[in-house]
Amino acid sequence: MSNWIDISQPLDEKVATWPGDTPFSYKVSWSKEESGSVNVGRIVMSIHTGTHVDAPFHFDNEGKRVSDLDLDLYMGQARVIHLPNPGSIGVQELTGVQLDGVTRLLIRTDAWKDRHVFPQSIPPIEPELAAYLAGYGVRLIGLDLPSVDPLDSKELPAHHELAGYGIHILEGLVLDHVEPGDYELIALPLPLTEADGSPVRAVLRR
Ligand SMILES: Nc1ccccc1C(=O)C[C@H](N)C(=O)O
Ligand SMILES: [Zn+2]
Ligand SMILES: [Zn+2]
Repeated sequence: MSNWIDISQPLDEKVATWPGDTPFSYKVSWSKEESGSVNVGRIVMSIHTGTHVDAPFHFDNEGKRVSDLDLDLYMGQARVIHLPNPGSIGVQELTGVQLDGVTRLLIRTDAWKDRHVFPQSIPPIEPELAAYLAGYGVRLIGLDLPSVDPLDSKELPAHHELAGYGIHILEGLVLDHVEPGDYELIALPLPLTEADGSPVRAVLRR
């Protein structure tokens, strides 16, 4: 039996999409009957649907594209912590949480209750947290939420502050079934040369 825990959102027409963004669609565009040999599918989706990484180009025209991202960030030891339904996620919420030696930090908030409906509001990351996490050597932050900033934010202060401290962002994880602790993470972006982010298949192993 596989001991990998899937922490990715299934991608089908039920997946929640950022309001106004491209709905997810998978279609067989050329059926076995039509082609005489194979079913050939196509997907249409926003890069920010489901479980995905943000490349800095998402919020900074000069920022790195997906193909410039360091793959080491998305594979290796990760710590999962549980902060149930916080108002926001800042230094105060993390006091008492052991972060020594943590490179990849995944935060389970349980705040996105019905993943088939886009949330009305989410607990945002406080921008001040970026410097605090960087002080421990954190290089990747992952959340069970569709953004690290308030959903109506235009300035995206947490995205920018995290990027400024070299901390990369993984969004839309499913962590409801994951106990806090240390795991091996794999959440590789696709080799999308110019993109502002990428869907990932995120998995954990104890
Ligand atoms: N899909 C969108 C459509 C319109 C405006 C923003 C978005 C986002 O996804 C941004 C979000 N701040 C994000 O965390 O990636
Ligand atoms: Zn995103
Ligand atoms: Zn984002």
